[in-house]
Amino acid sequence: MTDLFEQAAGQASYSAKDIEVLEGLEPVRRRPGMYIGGTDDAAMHHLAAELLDNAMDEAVAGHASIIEMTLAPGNLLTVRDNGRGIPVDPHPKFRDKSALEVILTTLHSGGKFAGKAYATSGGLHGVGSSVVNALAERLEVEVAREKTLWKQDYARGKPLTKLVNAGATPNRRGTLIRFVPDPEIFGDKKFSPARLYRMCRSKAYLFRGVRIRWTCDAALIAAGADVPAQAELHFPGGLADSLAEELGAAPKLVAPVWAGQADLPDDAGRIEWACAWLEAGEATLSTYCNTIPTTLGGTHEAGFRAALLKGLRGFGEQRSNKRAAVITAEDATGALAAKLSLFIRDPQFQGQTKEKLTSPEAQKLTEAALRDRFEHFLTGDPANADNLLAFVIERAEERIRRREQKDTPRKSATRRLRLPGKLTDCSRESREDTEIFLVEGDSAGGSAKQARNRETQAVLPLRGKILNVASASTEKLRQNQELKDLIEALGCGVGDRFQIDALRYGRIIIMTDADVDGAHIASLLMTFFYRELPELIRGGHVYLAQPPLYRLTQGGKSVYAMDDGERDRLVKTAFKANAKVEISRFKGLGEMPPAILKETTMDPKRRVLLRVLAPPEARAETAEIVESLMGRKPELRFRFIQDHASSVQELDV
Ligand SMILES: Nc1ncnc2c1ncn2[C@@H]1O[C@H](COP(=O)(O)OP(=O)(O)OP(=O)(O)O)[C@@H](O)[C@H]1O
Repeated sequence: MTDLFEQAAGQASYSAKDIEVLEGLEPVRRRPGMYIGGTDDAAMHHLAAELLDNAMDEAVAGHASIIEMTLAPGNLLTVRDNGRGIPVDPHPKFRDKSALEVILTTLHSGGKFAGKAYATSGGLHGVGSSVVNALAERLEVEVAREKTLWKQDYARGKPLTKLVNAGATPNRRGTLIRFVPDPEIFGDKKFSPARLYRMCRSKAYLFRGVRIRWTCDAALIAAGADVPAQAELHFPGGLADSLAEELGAAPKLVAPVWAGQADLPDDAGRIEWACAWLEAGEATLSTYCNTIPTTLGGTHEAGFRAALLKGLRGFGEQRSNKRAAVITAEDATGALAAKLSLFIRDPQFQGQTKEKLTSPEAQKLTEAALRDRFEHFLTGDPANADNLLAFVIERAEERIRRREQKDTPRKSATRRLRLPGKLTDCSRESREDTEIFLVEGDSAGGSAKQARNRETQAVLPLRGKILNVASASTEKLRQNQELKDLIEALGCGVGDRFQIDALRYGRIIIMTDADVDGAHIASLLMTFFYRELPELIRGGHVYLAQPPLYRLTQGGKSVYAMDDGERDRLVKTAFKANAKVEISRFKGLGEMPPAILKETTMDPKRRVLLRVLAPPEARAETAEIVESLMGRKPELRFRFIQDHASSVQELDV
């Protein structure tokens, strides 16, 4: 046996010369993912967020009151504030460079480490501006300080000019940065006006002392951008206003909104919150620290949940309601729409994208600040608080009941229901381990029926293209026979009558042909679930089957390929090199022999399914994509196609 520690051939060439030390901004361009989380759309928008965060820090520190964001054609974005202006004097350590140039060209340079120039800032790593600069094809900076205007231009992180004194500017102050993200890094992705506008709005809600002026060039509006050309965003009502906007007119609430703000003890910072318990609808919790959206939550969120839980339990004790002891944090916050914004000194986040707050003290600070206030809110309005407590206890008891009945048969539900005639149901009664295949048309339905496991797999054939729910009225939707059948077969109802416990199958599997029409039908169905039954997606019940498009055979051996790429790869790798490989293309599931459909697509032991997810942290992006692809505005679709056409590799026409 060979010794694993024996020197392998070629290993000797691995030496000091292989170890690189990247200089200046080179690491950012080589590994953008580490700084902005990737090179996708979200990452490119992160560049805008970095600049907006810096301007917000200047505002929260009390030095700026106005921020402007301007989007122009050519993916040119400008962020400007009327703060102190980035310092331009020579830096004491790098005498030949201004502080401005050091900030824009050196990682980990900044004024937010010591907490002298800023108290509770979102910036802390000293990398944001230099990362934007490194990943910008070009960047211009203008700083107005002490009535003088300074300018400097950069390309891909390197200065093109010296910092120049551009003359007197008696009435101007602050920083302006204008840049174009580098196509070498981001391809031809373009800033989404809607996304930037949303970013500005949510920032303005987080700090009452700022006015954010938004401008979107007329050409972008004409091309379908769904934002105002100009807006001044200023929300004196803070998070309470933001929550009210999110809830819309006349929301059905269990108790009045609980909102407020408070300074933390010992000058530790500030906290603001707004909470509404919904009778029905989607629970949402958005948290922020120093105006940074912490989409993955973190310690402040944990403190918030603990405060609500303990507050409710405490109130239960006061009311001698023993049932309150079973409440968990999940019960207390599961039907909650809430916003929480914390400002603290020296926060710690996970990574530069700052999606999660990790400062340990934030948990205690939040819990301590909110718990008593919450109990106070409850005891101050006992009638509504009793309602809320009863509502949460009911959720808790239902959770316990569900757990106890986890595997109860669904027979009773079936009896009550009128099942659609074309459903071929499975014989097992429990929801666990059963699944329903939604297939395209009767002939595919026929194959699927023969290929299925009768005990656990049900089949519902749908006729042709279902209604596009993203552009249909609710009335039309209610009347649509295919959708009615689908909802009846699922058993869980929809809208106000939705009841997850009545869902008749554990898995809902969309099984359409592996071609353009099939993809369209699958998109329509996913849109339907996303819009009308989002709980099923959230609960991980919705899947896409992955039927093959090709069968490749040589001698007695067959393999299957999902697309042209896989076909070409398998032809080269799966067979003997010299003999001919037979390739057949399945016209559709209906033409596929049942045995093959079973083997490749339906048999739980051998198939591959894709689970359909809509992660809460990407809620806005998912909504935007669904709206642009499936919504009522063809111009958004046109724009999406223009934006993404270059990433399409094979167009099936
Ligand atoms: N708009 C601005 N006004 C005034 N000073 C600014 C502005 N933008 C940046 N600065 C200064 O430049 C420094 C570096 O900014 P940079 O964005 O690189 O990092 P940061 O904000 O300190 O931290 P992070 O990397 O976490 O964002 C800041 O700390 C601040 O001193």
